[in-house]
Amino acid sequence: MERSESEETVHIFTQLGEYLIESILRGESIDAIKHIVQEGAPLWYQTESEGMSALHAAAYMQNTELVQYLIDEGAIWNSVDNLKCTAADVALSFNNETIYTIIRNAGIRAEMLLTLLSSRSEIEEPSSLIIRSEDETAAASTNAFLKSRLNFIKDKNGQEICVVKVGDEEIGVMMGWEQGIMQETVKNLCEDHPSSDNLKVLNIGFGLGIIDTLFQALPTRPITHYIVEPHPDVLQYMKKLGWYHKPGVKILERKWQDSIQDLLEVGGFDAVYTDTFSEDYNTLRGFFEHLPDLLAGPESRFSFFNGLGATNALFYDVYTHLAELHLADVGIDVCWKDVIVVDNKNLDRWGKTREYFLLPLYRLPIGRMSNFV
Ligand SMILES: C[S@@+](CC[C@H](N)C(=O)[O-])C[C@H]1O[C@@H](n2cnc3c(N)ncnc32)[C@H](O)[C@@H]1O
Repeated sequence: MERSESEETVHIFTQLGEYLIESILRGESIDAIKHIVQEGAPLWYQTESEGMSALHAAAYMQNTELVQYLIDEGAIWNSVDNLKCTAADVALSFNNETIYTIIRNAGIRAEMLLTLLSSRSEIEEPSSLIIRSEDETAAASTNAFLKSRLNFIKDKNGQEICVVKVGDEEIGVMMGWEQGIMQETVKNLCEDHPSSDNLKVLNIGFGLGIIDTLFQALPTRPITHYIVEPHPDVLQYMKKLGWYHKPGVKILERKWQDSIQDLLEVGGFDAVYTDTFSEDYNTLRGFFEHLPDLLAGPESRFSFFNGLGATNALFYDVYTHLAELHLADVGIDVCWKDVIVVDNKNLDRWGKTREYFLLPLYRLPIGRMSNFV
């Protein structure tokens, strides 16, 4: 049977793509590979059986020069094979830091460029890391999330969780296993703070109230403690727990985007933390821009829940670097502390909920205004 024109094009690309990958795996010379690419072999092509791209193959062969060449020619840094591994994961499996770093840096450059383009145009969802523009569920749309019912329950291990149902799946909005991360965050935000007897604290997103409870449990409780929380079920939960009557606590019952003018008027915060839900990196970056006007001065500290991309080591690394670069843009220097996430107590922390943090280490950011601002 004759092929249509488009079928013929697909056939040619498939053959060229397969030929390129086979040649890389056979260890052909870099000149031979360059020739195949110049003949039009598609770098985006992935084999049907394994989902392997030319970049995966080059990483597998640990050919640094070839990896660099393919990246320079526009190979897709974040394509995943059928086992959900990127070419950088392949490099990591060989402990090949050089190749891992080439691919990671390509990711950072691509994301920086997309963010820059989006700030100059109407593109709203620039990140290529997580495709969110098509996800209108409570997992990725604030509007849908704020209309969804939340459940505050204890799971079978006695872990407190706040969950939202998305289709047939349950997703943890906040889960008790994050207690250790929140503890380290409060310690690094508040311990040794020159104003520790007189702290003015801002927290965005109440969730289970873990971090707010820790702020309140400081040796001297904050003199002023703002909490921004828009979800009606969370606000109900806060009322039940008596948060509306705690001395110094002020609750803004709306999204941070709708509270920011009020918060900027208050200003002068010693510690600022943000941990929302269903918001993407670009939104977090939007919050970064307000920090110089929210923080009291060089001694003030900022942190955020660094959980984006945390199902894959490469994506997490790219987001972490991206955040550091964007915070530097607004005059905040970040230092990172590693917090061990998985210990014997929380090995079975997901139950039937979606697994959103799969890495053994949490990279805790602590930002301060650089002296030059
Ligand atoms: C992950 S939880 C916060 C957990 C909290 N750090 C703790 O220690 O329990 C996220 C919270 O952010 C709230 N939230 C979502 N979008 C928000 C927004 N745009 N502004 C403020 N809060 C938001 C959610 O309703 C939810 O209560």
